[in-house]
Amino acid sequence: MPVAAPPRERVTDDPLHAHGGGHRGGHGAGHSGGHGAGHSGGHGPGDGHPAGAPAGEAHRDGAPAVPPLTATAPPAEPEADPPALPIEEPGESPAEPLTEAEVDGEALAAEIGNELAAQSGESPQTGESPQTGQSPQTGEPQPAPARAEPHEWRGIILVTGTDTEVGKTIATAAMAAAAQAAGLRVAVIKPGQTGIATGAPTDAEVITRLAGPETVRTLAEYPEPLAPLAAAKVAGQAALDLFETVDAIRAEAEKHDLVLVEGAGGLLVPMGLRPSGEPWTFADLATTLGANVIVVARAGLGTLNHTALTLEALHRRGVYARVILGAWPHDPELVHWANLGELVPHLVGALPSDAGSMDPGVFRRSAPGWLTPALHGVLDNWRVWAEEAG
Ligand SMILES: Nc1ncnc2c1ncn2[C@@H]1O[C@H](COP(=O)(O)OP(=O)(O)OP(=O)(O)O)[C@@H](O)[C@H]1O
Ligand SMILES: C[C@H](N)[C@H](N)CCCCCC(=O)O
Ligand SMILES: [Mg+2]
Repeated sequence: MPVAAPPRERVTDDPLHAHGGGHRGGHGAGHSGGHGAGHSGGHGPGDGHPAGAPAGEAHRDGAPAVPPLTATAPPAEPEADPPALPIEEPGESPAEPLTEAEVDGEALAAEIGNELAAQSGESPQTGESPQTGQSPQTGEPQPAPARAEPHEWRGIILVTGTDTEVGKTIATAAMAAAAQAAGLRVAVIKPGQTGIATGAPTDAEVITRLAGPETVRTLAEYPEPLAPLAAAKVAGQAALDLFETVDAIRAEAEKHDLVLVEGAGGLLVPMGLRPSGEPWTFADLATTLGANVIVVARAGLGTLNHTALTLEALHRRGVYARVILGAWPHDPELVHWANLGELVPHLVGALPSDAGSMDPGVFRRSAPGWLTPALHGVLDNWRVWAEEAG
């Protein structure tokens, strides 16, 4: 089964991929002209975050590059060479139909391993490579660990999902736990928590229980289980302000090695209002901060479309993104293996479906095994992972 290449990076200055890197200064020049003295001049190079967000990401006062819920609009500054779709590169041969031999999880898992090996410049499982080792059991050549991301992600990471209830909170807790175990100082921020009136534990409470990061902050809470802007309106409460949110996140980034920011629902959910009165979305937060994004996705049927849509929306905005599977089933079916094969070039993690109900001690010890080294975990071979998970 062909596995598409990861999306080409439009962003050449990608400091979140580098150890100790700063953040692109998307809150700099584009912002300083229009939001009053409180912000002008306060978010340029002098704040320790080098300016230089790509032009297409620059914030425009009161005019979001892509208005919420009208995501079919082209990017504000169309590229001469539009990016390829994230899941399927143009010109790639269409997926070959599964052969009989492939219609079982084991065969697919092995094929995933070979695809990964090929992508990382290694020979497939049956080939020769100076990088391959030998299996102690069989003596057969084995692919060396495949790392999708060469560097650890630090600084500000935004966590969105392909939908609500996909496992963003559990995945955020896992990222926090793995990073803490690696010695990083971690903060988690939930800008808009809705549904307080339901009495369900808040995302901050879940993350505190499971991962216990140094800092957990919720910026605004609303009673109704709605999108944050809608919840603010029905409650007659103040809507989240984009730039107050940006400032709160950056303040924590000054004090922590890693700041995980969990959205509400998916990428284009209206989060709050700009000073101009226009709504802003989590995508706008990503471009304003110049932050990398983790997309938490489901493992089952329907996820390929939802994940591709979300990755495409991020790609068009120049935002670098990777994917975590929020809940990998204990008894995966063919569809799960097939989806894994398609998504694995984008993946930096996958959580077992019982992760959220684990004892916190078990959760914290296990979390590094669910995440690749990019996210301070130890998952460095998807083939081995697939074999163990299956
Ligand atoms: N890996 C997992 N293990 C156990 N439970 C999970 C897992 N992933 C998700 N769940 C459960 O599914 C539900 C939704 O998960 P979660 O709260 O993480 O979703 P979310 O994407 O953060 O949603 P929201 O948009 O409301 O923030 C929760 O009840 C959670 O316990
Ligand atoms: C209440 C829920 N669990 C989330 N916190 C909010 C999800 C908003 C989704 C809005 C939408 O996409 O229709
Ligand atoms: Mg959540």
